[in-house]
Amino acid sequence: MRLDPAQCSEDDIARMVHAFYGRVRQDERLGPVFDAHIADWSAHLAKMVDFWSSVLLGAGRYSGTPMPAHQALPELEPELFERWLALFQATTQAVCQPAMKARADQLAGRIAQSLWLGWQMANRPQVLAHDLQGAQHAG
Ligand code: HEM
Repeated sequence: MRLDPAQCSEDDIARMVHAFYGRVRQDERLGPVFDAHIADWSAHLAKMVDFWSSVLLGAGRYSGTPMPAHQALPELEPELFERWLALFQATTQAVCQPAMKARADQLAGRIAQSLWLGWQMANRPQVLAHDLQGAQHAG
């Protein structure tokens, strides 16, 4: 489902992205992770506006590859994703209309799950293999 511009404009997306990364940078756990990997914040923010415009409005300006970018971050762990999502949801609550908030939160949750699974496949394949065996034994 794509939002229409009355529910979510390019300006709304820019406001959401800038507000979110403002919070991220001040967070004691997430801030240092981003600062260790991002040299040019204005380029990162422009890329993230393009990303969210593509997924919320179908704007099609983003052509990056989030999975390898996150698989290469050694620090990732479930608590960081939970913190990321909590900050994201607090941001959308503060700055987005309800339809935009609902869709953005849903997409963020799905993408976070997929990035975490992909991270484990790249960095902890033995743990995943163990989980699968357990699932088989459990029928
Ligand atoms: C623990 C949670 C997360 C952390 C610590 C994190 C951190 C980062 C960092 C450091 C980068 C820059 C990588 C680089 O340029 O080398 C990045 C890029 C990016 N992140 Fe995340 N991220 C998280 C979750 C998410 C989620 C849930 C989404 C989507 C909803 C997302 C979307 C993106 C996108 C689209 C890029 C740009 C990738 C590219 O095309 O270069 N991230 N992230």
